[in-house]
Amino acid sequence: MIKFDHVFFSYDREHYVVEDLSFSIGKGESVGLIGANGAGKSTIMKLLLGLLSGQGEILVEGIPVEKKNLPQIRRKLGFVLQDSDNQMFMPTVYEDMIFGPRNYGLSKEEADKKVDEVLGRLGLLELKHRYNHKISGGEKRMAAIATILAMEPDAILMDEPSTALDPVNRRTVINTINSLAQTKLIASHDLDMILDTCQRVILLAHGKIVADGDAKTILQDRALLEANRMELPFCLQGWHGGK
Ligand SMILES: Nc1ncnc2c1ncn2[C@@H]1O[C@H](COP(=O)(O)OP(=O)(O)OP(=O)(O)O)[C@@H](O)[C@H]1O
Repeated sequence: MIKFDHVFFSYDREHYVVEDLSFSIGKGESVGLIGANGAGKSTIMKLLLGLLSGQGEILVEGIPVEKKNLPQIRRKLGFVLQDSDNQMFMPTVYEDMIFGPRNYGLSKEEADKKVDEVLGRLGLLELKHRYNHKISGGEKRMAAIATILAMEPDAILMDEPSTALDPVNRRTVINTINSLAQTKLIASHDLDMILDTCQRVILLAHGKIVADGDAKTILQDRALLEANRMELPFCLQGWHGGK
């Protein structure tokens, strides 16, 4: 579904933020992208969406991520941004949610049905006609996730989906992620959420892969995590806080 083949990227043309990166993600896989601040997680998401371009090849379902293919690529990939303010740009949640499905050819009735189905599934029907500038940060994040789900992409990229969510909404997001059949790539520092949602983890440092494999194995490796400015997930720490 997703392939990076010897990808290099630099913002300043002096040092690489992504360096000789190669990995593949199969259809239906759920992969956690973890690493310290600045490791390159968001940059990888942006390269995949064609918002940035570097050297090497990136493919989505065999289609190269390059300018002429971007409409096709972006139809396949739903991206939940780190900052929901940049994602919700219409006056109301409903208008944001209906925009994608209508744009992709659904009738108003079909799109309305899709919006109600997704909001109902997430327990968010109350937000439907609220103004985006009058809902809380966490509510906006939930609405942003709902907006992406309404578009039914083939793969979902999420950059810190659990940030700013209260425990109930965080659990709803985890359950929703787990209920989705789509391919998922989730960048996060919330290792408990990654453990709950991903079978595979890619650990990055300075734009390179340090570990790639079974999520439970990597997320239990305290020495590996600590060497990369992370801690064991809370659920594995015990009451001593992992000491
Ligand atoms: N627009 C930019 N211009 C220059 N450098 C940038 C830009 N955006 C990011 N960087 C740098 O690229 C590196 C990777 O950043 P990136 O945002 O991909 O990391 P990240 O792993 O997503 O970090 P975080 O966990 O803090 O969100 C960092 O060193 C960062 O300072």
